[in-house]
Amino acid sequence: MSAFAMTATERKTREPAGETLPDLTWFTPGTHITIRGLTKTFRGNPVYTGFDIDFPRGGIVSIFGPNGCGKSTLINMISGILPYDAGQILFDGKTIAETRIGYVFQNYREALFPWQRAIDNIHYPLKMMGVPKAERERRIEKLAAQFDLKFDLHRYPYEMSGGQQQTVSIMRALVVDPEVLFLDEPFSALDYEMTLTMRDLLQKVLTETRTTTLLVSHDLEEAVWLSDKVLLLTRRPSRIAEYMDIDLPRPRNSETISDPRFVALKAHALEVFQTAVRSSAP
Ligand SMILES: Nc1ncnc2c1ncn2[C@@H]1O[C@H](COP(=O)(O)OP(=O)(O)OP(=O)(O)O)[C@@H](O)[C@H]1O
Repeated sequence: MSAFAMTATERKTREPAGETLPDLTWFTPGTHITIRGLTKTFRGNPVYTGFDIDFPRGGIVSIFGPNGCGKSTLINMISGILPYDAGQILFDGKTIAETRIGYVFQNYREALFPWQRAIDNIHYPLKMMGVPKAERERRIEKLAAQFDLKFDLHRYPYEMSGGQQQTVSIMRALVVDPEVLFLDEPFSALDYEMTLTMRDLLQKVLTETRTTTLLVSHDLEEAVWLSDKVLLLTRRPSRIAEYMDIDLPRPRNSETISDPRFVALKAHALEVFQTAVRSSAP
């Protein structure tokens, strides 16, 4: 049983009698994001009905599930991009409007401003926040050192490779020092070699910054390799098939993939996924 997932019985013991959902008085220690009673319907088709979950502080959680189950919908509702019909989402008790976030889109080609050099793309959110130039430059220098950049940030996006552009997108999301970072399939448009490099980079930076991270993934190996927890969803209306703890040591590397513990976790996740897909098939 995962530390952050709760059974209905366990939940009942923590809920005050007579209280109606959403009830935010119960949550597991170390929680950053609390979601209760989340409900969303698209044109009469329910995607979430009374969905409850906690996301841990400073952890990387990957969201994995069947096509169209609502992975992007979930992070878009949490990040405030998409309104929801009912429920409550709180970040340390605060609303999204009171929370600093970063968001990395799948399509880096459309995410960066093409008329601005990479460095100006990264300055942009800080400028919007009114951060003075000297402080902006200090933050970007620090981030560039963390990323150990091997390319010139004074180039335009169209002069850069896909991996470099997505690195810039991730830097732009992190430069505001977000409380929560959202990534929607950030590597899916990159080739395999670049994906491996980006995974390494993301692991390094996120374990250093301890930023609470929610990542939508289409790749189970990537989800298990990168995460502290993997949220496996069913077909819609989406429920939690399993909320797995990935307690493999860090830093993870290319050898991790053949580590028997990694292999067993990935096999288990695949089994849960296949069962969830089969059992909820129309
Ligand atoms: N704006 C919208 N209007 C109507 N239906 C929508 C809208 N956005 C999403 N949907 C539907 O809601 C469901 C969940 O979509 P979502 O993109 O969240 O799924 P996903 O799990 O991220 O999908 P994929 O695996 O294809 O990336 C899908 O059936 C989708 O067609």
